[in-house]
Amino acid sequence: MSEAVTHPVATQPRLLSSLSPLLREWLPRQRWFAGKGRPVTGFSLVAATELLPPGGTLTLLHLLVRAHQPDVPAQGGVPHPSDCYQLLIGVREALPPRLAPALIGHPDDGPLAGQTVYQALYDSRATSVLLEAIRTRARIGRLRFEGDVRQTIEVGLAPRVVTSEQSNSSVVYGDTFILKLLRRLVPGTNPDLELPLMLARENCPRVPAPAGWLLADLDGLDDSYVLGVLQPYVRGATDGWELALDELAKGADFTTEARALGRATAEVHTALARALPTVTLGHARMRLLADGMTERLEAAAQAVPALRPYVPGLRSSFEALAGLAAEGHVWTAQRIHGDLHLGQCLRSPSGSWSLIDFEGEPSRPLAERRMPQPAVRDIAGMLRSFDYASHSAGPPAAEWAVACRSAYCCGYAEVAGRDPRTEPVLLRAYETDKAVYEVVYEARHRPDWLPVPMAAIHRLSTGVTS
Ligand SMILES: Nc1ncnc2c1ncn2[C@@H]1O[C@H](COP(=O)(O)OP(=O)(O)O)[C@@H](O)[C@H]1O
Ligand SMILES: O=P(O)(O)O[C@H]1O[C@H](CO)[C@@H](O[C@H]2O[C@H](CO)[C@@H](O)[C@H](O)[C@H]2O)[C@H](O)[C@H]1O
Repeated sequence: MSEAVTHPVATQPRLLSSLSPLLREWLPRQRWFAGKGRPVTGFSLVAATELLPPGGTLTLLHLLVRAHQPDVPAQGGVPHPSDCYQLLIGVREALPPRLAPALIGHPDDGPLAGQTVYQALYDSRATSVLLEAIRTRARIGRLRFEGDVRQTIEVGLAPRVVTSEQSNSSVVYGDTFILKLLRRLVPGTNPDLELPLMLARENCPRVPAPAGWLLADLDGLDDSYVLGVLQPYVRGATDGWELALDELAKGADFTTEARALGRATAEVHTALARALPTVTLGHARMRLLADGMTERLEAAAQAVPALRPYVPGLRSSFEALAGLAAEGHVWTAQRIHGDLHLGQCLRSPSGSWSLIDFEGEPSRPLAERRMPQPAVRDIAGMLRSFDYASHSAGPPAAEWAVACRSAYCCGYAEVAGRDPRTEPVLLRAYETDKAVYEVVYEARHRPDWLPVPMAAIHRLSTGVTS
């Protein structure tokens, strides 16, 4: 392993005062900013690392910045008095025209006064530094770059930033690797690295095996921050969402793919159940899960008034689950994907499916996301996704969704040996919980989409499961 390198900016005390006015404007506009709708009252610097030696035309700053906001819960969510974000900031005298869209601004004072500050993810010179650091297992200040010795990373792969909407930010290197930089950080083991590493150990071919990762070890914290994960890039892949919409638009059948997706999900679940502990959920634990669902429902109804008339009907799903538990029914819980939907499934040109993005629902606490849960939670996520697709390509194609949902469950049963529909109470509760989450998600991020989960809310509140 290389010696740690620390450049002087790590101790530059006025760096943040130079950047704060720009960040105050720029940060809330980013898709990945979690505290939308509340003003940013200030910033504090958690860590600053200069990734290139001083004196060149490019200053490359890796920053962990805490954004402070009033301590009120976001719609239906938990309070976030401050969140820590990962930023990759470039500083140059002037921006070359190709980098103009990446401009953040020009600081008026402080150590960066008069310079040009921009999003360095758009700058191939800057993003090459990250790949090279992983390739050489570098340590730069508090940043630790690591990798899987069995995967070779070629020198000089050309980077390009992914510009589609994401919860985090990604860079593709030579169509060979993709690096995801996590934006909102919490210290501790991140399932987006943990689970793909475990699945690679189990030789599960459904998930690209991490080739490298980067971590920050900060003073006073027992846990590192996981900052990013490098994976093999699935070349020419189409995600399940795009594929489903294309097929729907053509009036084509999607059940063969849905069945393959069911099989892929079951392969991943089976490997995770082998790799990590499973637990039995008896009365007390299931009661807690059902109570959690009810609490989320109530919080969601506070935040989204359209949900209120449906609360009694929806609550009955969770009560039915707790009722079964009280009668002595038990379930198995295991580590799962946690936010599975069609957009998290990639189909390679040869037709094989991969699952990506094991971060879980980013708004939930890390400890909760890492808890064993009934595998049906992922299944419910996919079932919701077929429903979403059927509403998004024009008039709702109800029969299309019903056929896909059925094919997906059949595919799952072929590999796992159990059909999720044999547990209708559990499935309905998890589908309801997911639809409630989606109502809050859409109200917050894409209000035009609210009718999609609301249609499911209507159906589920009357006890119709398909
Ligand atoms: N291994 C991969 N191969 C090809 N494309 C990928 C791969 N991983 C991610 N992607 C692409 O990058 C996008 C964002 O990845 P994802 O892990 O879902 O990030 P986020 O957490 O930001 O949503 C995906 O929708 C997919 O298009
Ligand atoms: O950003 P992530 O992919 O981690 O997930 C969040 O955003 C998703 C939307 O991009 C959201 O998914 C919902 O919309 C999808 C269609 O765009 C649909 O396929 C999913 O079934 C539906 O839940 C997801 O819930 C959210 O966590």
